[in-house]
Amino acid sequence: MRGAHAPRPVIEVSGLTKRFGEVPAVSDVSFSVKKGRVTGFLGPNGAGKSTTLRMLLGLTRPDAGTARVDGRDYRDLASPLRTVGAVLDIAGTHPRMTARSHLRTYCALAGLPGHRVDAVLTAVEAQGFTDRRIGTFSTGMRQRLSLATALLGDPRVLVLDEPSNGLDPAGIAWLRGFLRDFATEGGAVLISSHLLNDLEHSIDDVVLIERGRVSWAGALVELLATSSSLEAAFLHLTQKGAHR
Ligand SMILES: Nc1ncnc2c1ncn2[C@@H]1O[C@H](COP(=O)(O)OP(=O)(O)OP(=O)(O)O)[C@@H](O)[C@H]1O
Repeated sequence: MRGAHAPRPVIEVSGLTKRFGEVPAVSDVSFSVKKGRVTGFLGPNGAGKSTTLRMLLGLTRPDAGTARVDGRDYRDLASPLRTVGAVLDIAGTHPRMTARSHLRTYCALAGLPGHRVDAVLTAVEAQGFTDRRIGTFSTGMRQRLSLATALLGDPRVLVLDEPSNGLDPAGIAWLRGFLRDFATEGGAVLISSHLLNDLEHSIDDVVLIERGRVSWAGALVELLATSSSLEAAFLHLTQKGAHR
């Protein structure tokens, strides 16, 4: 829905820019993420996805531009963990802890209610490995634990950096269903990946990023109207050097 009565996007990124020395990692990036939608943030390795997400989450300071959730910088949110759940590559977990003890500790440190631990273990269907040590986990179990941690604050927004990395087809299918349900219940999801076709069946909107710049943003159906697949669309846009 567009126009004067369109609801404000949950995430609004505007003119975001970051250089690391000579490397222009993110250049004037703008896009939005809407409630009830899963938005794929897609581009090849080194395109600037993680840097953008880190700026959105207040972990890296932008040189210019803004990244807002519910109209505020992440650092200015009244209850950031209850607003945004994030799964980044940096999830620090102790290998000797169990999934349950990790979640209990995180809850206590973050001041979140302890009853959320069972709720998130159920939500990510982790009942089978709840009391196993994290050091023995497969990639899929680790990813589910990261997602469970992000859900502890019962947020309405999820930001996931490459969550399908290392997941087998069953794990990817499960994640797809989980994100779909989260969005259907009114949540907003921003999910990054360098594997363009992995997400083709999981997302509603697409933001394509390449060499730090957004090359296309809009509804997936619009993009696929002119291409046979997300990958084909991306290659076509890359060759054309199209911007929108
Ligand atoms: N802390 C840093 N110091 C220097 N350069 C950095 C730093 N972080 C990222 N870069 C560079 O910025 C560019 C964008 O990196 P970024 O990690 O954001 O890309 P990405 O799209 O997330 O890639 P990938 O899919 O491989 O995770 C790359 O050239 C990267 O080498």
